[in-house]
Amino acid sequence: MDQDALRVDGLFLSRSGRTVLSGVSFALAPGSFCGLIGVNGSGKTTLIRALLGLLPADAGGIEGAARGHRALGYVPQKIDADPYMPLRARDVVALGFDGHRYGLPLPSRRRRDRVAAMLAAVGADAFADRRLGDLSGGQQQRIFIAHALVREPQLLLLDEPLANLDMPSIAGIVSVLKRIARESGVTVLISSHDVNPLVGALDRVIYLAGGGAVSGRPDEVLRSGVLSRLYGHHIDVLRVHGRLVIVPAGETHPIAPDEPHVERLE
Ligand SMILES: Nc1ncnc2c1ncn2[C@@H]1O[C@H](COP(=O)(O)OP(=O)(O)OP(=O)(O)O)[C@@H](O)[C@H]1O
Repeated sequence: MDQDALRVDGLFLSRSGRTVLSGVSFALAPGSFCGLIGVNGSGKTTLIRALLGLLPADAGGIEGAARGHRALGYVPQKIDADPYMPLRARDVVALGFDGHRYGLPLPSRRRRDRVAAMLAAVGADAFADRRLGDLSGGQQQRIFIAHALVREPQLLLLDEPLANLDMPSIAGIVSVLKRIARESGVTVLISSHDVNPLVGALDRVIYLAGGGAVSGRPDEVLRSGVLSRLYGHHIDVLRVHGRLVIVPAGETHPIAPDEPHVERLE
């Protein structure tokens, strides 16, 4: 059995004296495509920042690829690209090698080839020579993913990369990430408040709520019983016309669980 790409054991973390994560544990297999799912404020960004080593844990451990800085690729939640920045998309990817240094790096042949391979991997060949600021949100997101991958990380962390994208762009990004995980063996951890765009593609779900987490295959985790235990009160997981809806029972909601087109996932 392969070693885990990432293992988090009993992680506790507080911000400004308030506990955000309390006893979060999960493990990710190499080359798996994993979703970190939770509502706004459930602690997804906090957990990702802890994995990056940017926030110290109060207790618990993080082991695996996350230990080595170069082994991690990261796409932050919000990148405001200056529309007038005179950089081509291709240059932004090349900055992934050593963007922390001043001035543009001189690309060696090997680096140029690697940048070209990453642009192809994210499906960005057609717009690689356009200015970053002229690209759509979905095209920019592909460039930021290529940027994060260029140094060949073992673990790629993406914080809500699907927010503000339209449905075709979301589907495109999800299939790019799934392929990168499968073909390059990179473990991909993507956070999202909505499981629906991801659920069919994910190998694993880590669901955050109330400071805790459950993890497993999507069909194991996204169930009324499992999420009710995590939240500490009754939760309905409903499938409505193919979409999952996660709703606390008794909450005013337009979906009646006993309608014929509604399936409750026990
Ligand atoms: N610097 C901070 N100081 C105090 N509390 C914070 C700080 N950063 C985050 N928090 C709190 O920690 C909790 C988790 O926030 P976090 O940003 O990790 O959630 P999230 O799941 O990523 O949410 P979103 O989807 O809205 O980004 C929230 O209650 C938030 O208010």
